[in-house]
Amino acid sequence: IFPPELRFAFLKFFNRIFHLFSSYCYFDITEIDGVNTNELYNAVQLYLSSSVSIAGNRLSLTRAVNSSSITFGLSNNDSIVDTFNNVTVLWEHVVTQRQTQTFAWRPLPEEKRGFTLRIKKKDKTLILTSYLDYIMERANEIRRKNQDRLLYTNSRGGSLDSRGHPWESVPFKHPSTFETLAMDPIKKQQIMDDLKDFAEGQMFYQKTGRAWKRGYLLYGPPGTGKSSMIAAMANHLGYDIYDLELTEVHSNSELRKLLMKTSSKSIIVIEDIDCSINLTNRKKNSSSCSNGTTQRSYYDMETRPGSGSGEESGNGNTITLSGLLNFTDGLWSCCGSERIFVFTTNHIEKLDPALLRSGRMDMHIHMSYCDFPSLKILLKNYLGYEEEDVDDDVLKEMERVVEKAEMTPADVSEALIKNRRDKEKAVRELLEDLKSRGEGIVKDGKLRGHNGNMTELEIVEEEEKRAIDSQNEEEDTDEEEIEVVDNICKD
Ligand SMILES: Nc1ncnc2c1ncn2[C@@H]1O[C@H](COP(=O)(O)OP(=O)(O)OP(=O)(O)O)[C@@H](O)[C@H]1O
Ligand SMILES: [Mg+2]
Repeated sequence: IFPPELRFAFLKFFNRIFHLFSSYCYFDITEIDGVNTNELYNAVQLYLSSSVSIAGNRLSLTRAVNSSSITFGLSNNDSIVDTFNNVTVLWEHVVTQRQTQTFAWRPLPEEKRGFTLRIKKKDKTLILTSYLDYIMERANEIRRKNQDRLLYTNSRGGSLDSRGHPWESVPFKHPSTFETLAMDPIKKQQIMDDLKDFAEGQMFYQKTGRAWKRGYLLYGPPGTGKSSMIAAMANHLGYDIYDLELTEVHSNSELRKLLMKTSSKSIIVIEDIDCSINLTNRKKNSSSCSNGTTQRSYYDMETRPGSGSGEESGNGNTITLSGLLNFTDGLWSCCGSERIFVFTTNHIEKLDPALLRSGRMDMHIHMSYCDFPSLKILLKNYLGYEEEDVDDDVLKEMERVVEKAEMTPADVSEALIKNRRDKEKAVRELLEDLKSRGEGIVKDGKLRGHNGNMTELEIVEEEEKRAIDSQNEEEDTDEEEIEVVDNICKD
């Protein structure tokens, strides 16, 4: 009977009167704010999902694309009570039909969803901001726990996606964990403790005035588990991985942009650092050491072959060592927090001493050939064998030959996978393999430990020491720190 205008005005007036006398205030959090997705809506949904699962009668269940678990949610137009700092609030999930759109650049969903938060007026100033911050934090935590890690790559070569992001991501499902990683248990525990101290060390880093980040350099021959270690780290901490392909980065400023677009709680990985950035093509200050390796100076910045003068050219289309160093520990590296940098290399002796100096890569981890403790872990992983399941003599024989054989964990895994249906055969063949390789290497004269010369392992250690020594001559480094690095390497 009433014209719509009048009805609308009446409703508005009624609403105002109602709000005037009401002791509550209301906040609407809609799913889509203009054209952008409202992050707060997703956060509230996740946050409520943790408390709703126990409380609600009627729930909606969802499983997101990247997720490995199911989340509960409030059903349409349902509500739930929550308490925060002894203040009670009410959340309502409001779903209404959207009017049909005639034309839109981006079609909106048919339903209009939102949460309404009801707080007593007197409590509003007390909790609103801290409550919303708390929700965001909790939601991130839940997301990390529920969702599989993401693996980001910059393989697009500098181009941005529709949201201006230089990184592409895929769900990261690498099953490697510290448990499955075959390496010396003491060394493994050291690394796990170090990671734990890092992840829980916010106060420490703040107190000491250090940026909350840590660098690891993994070095060793191919197939010794460097990539597996990175995956284990990510799975252990629940961090995402940014796999930085340096060859796709064209300039230092692009590198900086990539860094700025990484999130906190992430591991930034540069694999095979000696291959992706040419650290050998030095012009200035390069001199040959007595052992034939080349000493390089920190100030000698040329990194790409054919980049001309050896300095970053004016248009900035080269990426230099200084750019890379800035990336890891310059001012820009602190534009987020809780970041781990991991570099891997097969040839630590090829790396620039500037990259190796202590404080830059906090921990140098040598991933070496399979030793006896690692072998036992692999037997357990692949055959389900505990120590007592293997014949004592066989075990002793394995212990005797395993280090001489210089088989990588990848080789051993391969040998075990091949015969995993017949476990005894697998062990037998592995032992034979180890023996023949051990003997073969001794015959080739590669392993000369017995006649007083160096073993392969010692050579690598020696090479690293030399690299650090040579850089010591250039920079006055803190000796105490070097010692720590050396101790870790010696393990
Ligand atoms: N320490 C290890 N523990 C368990 N498995 C291992 C280990 N090392 C290697 N492997 C097995 O070998 C395969 C190759 O290992 P991985 O890719 O981690 O080696 P890598 O050191 O990164 O080699 P590259 O230097 O060639 O990149 C893995 O899929 C894993 O199954
Ligand atoms: Mg690898």
